[in-house]
Amino acid sequence: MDLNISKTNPVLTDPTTPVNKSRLGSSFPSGRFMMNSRKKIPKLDDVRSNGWLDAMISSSPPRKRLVKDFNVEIAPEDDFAQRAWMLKYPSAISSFAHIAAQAKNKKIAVFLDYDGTLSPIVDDPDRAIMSDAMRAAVKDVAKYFPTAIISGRSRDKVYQLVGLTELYYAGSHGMDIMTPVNLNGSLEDPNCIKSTDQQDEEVNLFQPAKEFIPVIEEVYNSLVEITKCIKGAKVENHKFCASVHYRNVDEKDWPIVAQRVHDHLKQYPRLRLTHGRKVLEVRPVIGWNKGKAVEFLLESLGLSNNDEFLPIFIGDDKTDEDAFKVLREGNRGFGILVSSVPKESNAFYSLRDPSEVKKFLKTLVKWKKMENSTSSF
Ligand SMILES: O=P(O)(O)OC[C@H]1O[C@H](O[C@H]2O[C@H](CO)[C@@H](O)[C@H](O)[C@H]2O)[C@H](O)[C@@H](O)[C@@H]1O
Repeated sequence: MDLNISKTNPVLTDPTTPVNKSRLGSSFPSGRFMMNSRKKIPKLDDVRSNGWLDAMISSSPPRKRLVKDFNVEIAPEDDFAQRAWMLKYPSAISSFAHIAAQAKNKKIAVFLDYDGTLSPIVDDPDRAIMSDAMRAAVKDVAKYFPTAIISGRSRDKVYQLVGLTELYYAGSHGMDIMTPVNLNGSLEDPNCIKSTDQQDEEVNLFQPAKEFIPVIEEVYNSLVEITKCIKGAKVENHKFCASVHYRNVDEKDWPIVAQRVHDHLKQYPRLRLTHGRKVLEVRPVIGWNKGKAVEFLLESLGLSNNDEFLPIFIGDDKTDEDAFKVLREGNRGFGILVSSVPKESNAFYSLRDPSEVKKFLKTLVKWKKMENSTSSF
């Protein structure tokens, strides 16, 4: 079966991706994502010289000092930089009055990342458990605002971790979005299929990278193979993308992880690599990301009118920047970056960690309840 890459299909091009750009716009048979012709494989380069290792190192925030009494972490070398950063990205909790003013006469829609936002970052990705208190806070938010989780994990996995039926879920960095069937015309899109959810209800699935499922499976298996002798390395299959974790790999072996993954991926010109928090993410080269997923959800949930709705996206990672950017550039809402150390971002506000995310979500609900009670007089 040919995978036709047409100019009219917005998801089959990715102008932001420098890798293999020359091959975009061509058709290729599915199952032949691997390039065999040697002359087409780009010249091998070394991860040390192309900035890869720098990116891996910078994905680990600098060592932090724990201010015990307050249970907060401060980068020791740069408290001044921290304060300057907080002026640029003020706390969403301290700035709540400003946020409430922006939301006046509008309906807020809440978009949440999972790892590092709803659950703290831990060494073992299988143990990134959300607390019951956080679950209760998210459940409450969903009572008052349309709420969606957009995660890098597979949709099934993130649903299993969150376990709330009242939310919308998007997995694989937004490449797998589940919405109710009764929403405006999304089935007209060739990437949409009908399915059923965990409660056996009919749903729509929007899967713009579905042709990549076999190649992701293949790459996942080979990545497991080529990293199995590197102590601490872990590979996850998210169906439309895959992750190679190096959090538990000795730092001296990071170049080995980077070089092996990098070299292996050269055989797959339709796949690209991005960096997350001590993780390399293998993703299809398509013009789709968490920002596009936010736009898709706003459109399909009927929330796209800027005068009526104010979307808020809370996330901690580089992939969340795509969503922050869409909101900032569209002047339609804002991002909140979860970080305890200074980072440049397209978000407008910041929260230090998941416990502050929980506090912010509770504040949002409290404010909404107050608003409802005053407007009923
Ligand atoms: O978009 P997200 O929901 O934030 O998912 C991004 C990645 O999150 C997970 O990895 C990160 O969290 C792990 C658990 O705390 C941590 O061990 C790892 O170092 C982090 O990178 C998840 O395992 C990845 O597959 C996601 O892509």
